[in-house]
Amino acid sequence: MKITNAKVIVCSPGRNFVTLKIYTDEGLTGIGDATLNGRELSVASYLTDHVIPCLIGRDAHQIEDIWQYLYRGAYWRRGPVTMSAIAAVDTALWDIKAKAANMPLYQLLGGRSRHGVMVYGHANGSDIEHTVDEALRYAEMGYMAIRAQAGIPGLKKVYGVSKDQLFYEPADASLPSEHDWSTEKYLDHTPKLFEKLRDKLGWEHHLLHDAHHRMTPIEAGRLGKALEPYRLFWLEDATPAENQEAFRLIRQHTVTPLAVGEVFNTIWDCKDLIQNQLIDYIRATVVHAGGITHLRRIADLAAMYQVRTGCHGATDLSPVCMGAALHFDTWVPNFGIQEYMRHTEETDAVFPHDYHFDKGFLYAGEKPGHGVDIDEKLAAKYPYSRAYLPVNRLAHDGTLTNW
Ligand SMILES: O=C(O)C(=O)C[C@H](O)[C@H](O)CO
Ligand SMILES: [Mg+2]
Repeated sequence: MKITNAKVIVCSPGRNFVTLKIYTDEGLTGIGDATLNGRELSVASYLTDHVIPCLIGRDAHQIEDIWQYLYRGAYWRRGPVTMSAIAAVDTALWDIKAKAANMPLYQLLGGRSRHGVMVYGHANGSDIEHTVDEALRYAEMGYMAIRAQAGIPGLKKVYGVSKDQLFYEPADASLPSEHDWSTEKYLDHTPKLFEKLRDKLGWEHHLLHDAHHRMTPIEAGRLGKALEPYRLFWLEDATPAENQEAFRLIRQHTVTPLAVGEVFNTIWDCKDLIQNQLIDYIRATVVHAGGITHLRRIADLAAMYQVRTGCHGATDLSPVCMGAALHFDTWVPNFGIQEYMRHTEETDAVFPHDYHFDKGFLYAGEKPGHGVDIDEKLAAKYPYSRAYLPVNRLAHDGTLTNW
């Protein structure tokens, strides 16, 4: 089956998405997500200008060979732009292969390992009370696992605190908006949030928290220790992971489980973390980590060290990525949890899909392929609109810090 054409579709139904569509001489098509939040057009160009010309005429079934061709062939390996572009090709080709086999994608990966995919939702509040109310609402909706983030007194804008009820959209302006930050205030406030959550919610639900790369390792150790009484499912992105060794220090101080990896692109970003058992959950996902083909390698390495998966699933990962991730999650033996930040109705209409939510689980559909399509006519009504992620400055002196 030959690849005859491929094109990139950039649209903005509420937020920007980049989608690759591949055509074959047998009439089958497949799509892959290539969205890189705040840097969308770089991946669109990488695909259009540098990848698509190399795809035409290749055998669509040779997914592994095409992956290696694009990874090794570029010479310039890794990085979010390259790996998101490769991921889009890989996802579209798995979609085509599964359609050709007339099977849902999870069947091709090795079949079903569980009845559904446990997901966590996002309870975001301007203060502790508001977050607790939101968490109770998520419990009411049937979620078994809830991520909790709260505004911090004295700080104007904090990661994870949203104006919307079900959506959180950090890419909020045509130039980066500025947030302020104080680790001292955060470290004082966060344990109080989880104390209140356990008090009001009880102990049946999993609780998660995202520190969004803001602490030093020793500060993260202190927070992990302070949160131990509230039995978190995980503390995410406690410290930046460019230096993978940094996690050793956190581990020496706390038994709160650690998750990291939404910004990882390859197995090399998490190799030391996994092999030294410095983390408990790996958060890499389809679109930013080289597609199903590469994510599977990461998961297999992780399985050897009892590290489980917890794929990133924020709104900037399109329903195409979510669909593919759910097939992956349905199969992967060392599954942990899947993030589920709901998309807006506009987004869902542009990307018709057959996955659905029921009582705390998402279920991949049974349609051949990954089960997600793009309505191109509707997509054309939402042109690209430049949007950046925020930057973050220390509240006391304005130093640029991690967002
Ligand atoms: O979903 C999460 O855990 C995030 O941290 C969301 C990220 O900030 C978002 O995907 C950045 O584009
Ligand atoms: Mg995160």
